[in-house]
Amino acid sequence: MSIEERANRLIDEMAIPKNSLGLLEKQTKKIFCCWGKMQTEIRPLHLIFAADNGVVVESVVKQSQEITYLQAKNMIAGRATISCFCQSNNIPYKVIDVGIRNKNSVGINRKAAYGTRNFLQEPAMSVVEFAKAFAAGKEMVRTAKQENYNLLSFGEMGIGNTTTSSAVLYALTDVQPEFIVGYGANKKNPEVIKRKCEVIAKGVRLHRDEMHTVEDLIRFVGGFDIAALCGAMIECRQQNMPFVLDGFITAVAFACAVQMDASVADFGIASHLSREPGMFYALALGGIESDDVPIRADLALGEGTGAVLFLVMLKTMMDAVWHVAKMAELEEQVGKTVGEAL
Ligand SMILES: O=C(O)c1ccc[n+]([C@@H]2O[C@H](COP(=O)([O-])O)[C@@H](O)[C@H]2O)c1
Ligand SMILES: Cc1cc2nc[nH]c2cc1C
Repeated sequence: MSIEERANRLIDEMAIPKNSLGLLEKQTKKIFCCWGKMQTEIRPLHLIFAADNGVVVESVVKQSQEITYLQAKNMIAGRATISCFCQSNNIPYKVIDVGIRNKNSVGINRKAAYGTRNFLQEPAMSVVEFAKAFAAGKEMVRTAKQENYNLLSFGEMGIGNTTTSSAVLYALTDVQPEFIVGYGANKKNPEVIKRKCEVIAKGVRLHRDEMHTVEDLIRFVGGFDIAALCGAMIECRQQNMPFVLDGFITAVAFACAVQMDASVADFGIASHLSREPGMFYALALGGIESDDVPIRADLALGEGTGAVLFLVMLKTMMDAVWHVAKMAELEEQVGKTVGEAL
């Protein structure tokens, strides 16, 4: 029997009305297929890639760039939302510094540089810097596999990264920035949207003739976090490791990874529909329909918060799949409890 048949049988035999656990059933079957074997438990690890973005000097965000460093430190100290979400649910996590603009590193040091350059002036990163961040993502997944984790979730931290993600998505799809750009970490302010759209349109126009591959798009107008996430997702495919996406930035990285290797699409699981308007397009490019997105909670924090929430649901579901009685047993008992009925 194929793994798909075994997964279908296990879940379809549960003592529940047919398909009443909806998306949880669908995604659990997907996880078994990614593993290529039946396993009885989810052993999750959450990975957060943190980096700074040179384009912040163009007033695309009101928050200070320093928050990337400070918030990454909060994550390590257990005082960021993501650390609380992980700790409440006994989910281990790692912070990987792939380019925070500070002489100190936070968490695992894989700095490709001290932040990217401003893409309105020059390419955001060099070929070598891209390769470093991409390789760091891949390395973290290989290590996770060696450490016996079997489901990953991804998050990021980087002031300015909704601008870089929107720029990559615009360059990838030609969907106009006005349809993609959101407030990011800013308060609702139409001026910010206008400025972000101008910067993205100008940046992509400036580099358009030199951007030929998906790698080029990330290199010219993206960020180290996107490069690392993209590398990590590609490695997940190599390692038979399913992964849970978070918000807009991880969805753009996923869209890039799927363009590089179409089979990566089979390994990504959506968690929530970010408030950023581009989320819908990024997921669509990765082959994910909005009906396959379980959480709609108006989240726009990042860090992997939505991903970890869905991870908890998947872990819970996996326990149920293996422990719930079988429908056949239930049916066999029907009629035998007549004497006990009131
Ligand atoms: O994940 C999302 O969909 C998301 C949406 C809005 C903001 N964020 C987070 O906020 C930061 C980026 O916002 P901004 O305005 O600085 O581009 C970055 O640290 C992200 O983790 C994340
Ligand atoms: C406080 C703060 C926390 C964040 N977490 C992810 N992005 C963030 C942006 C800000 C500004």
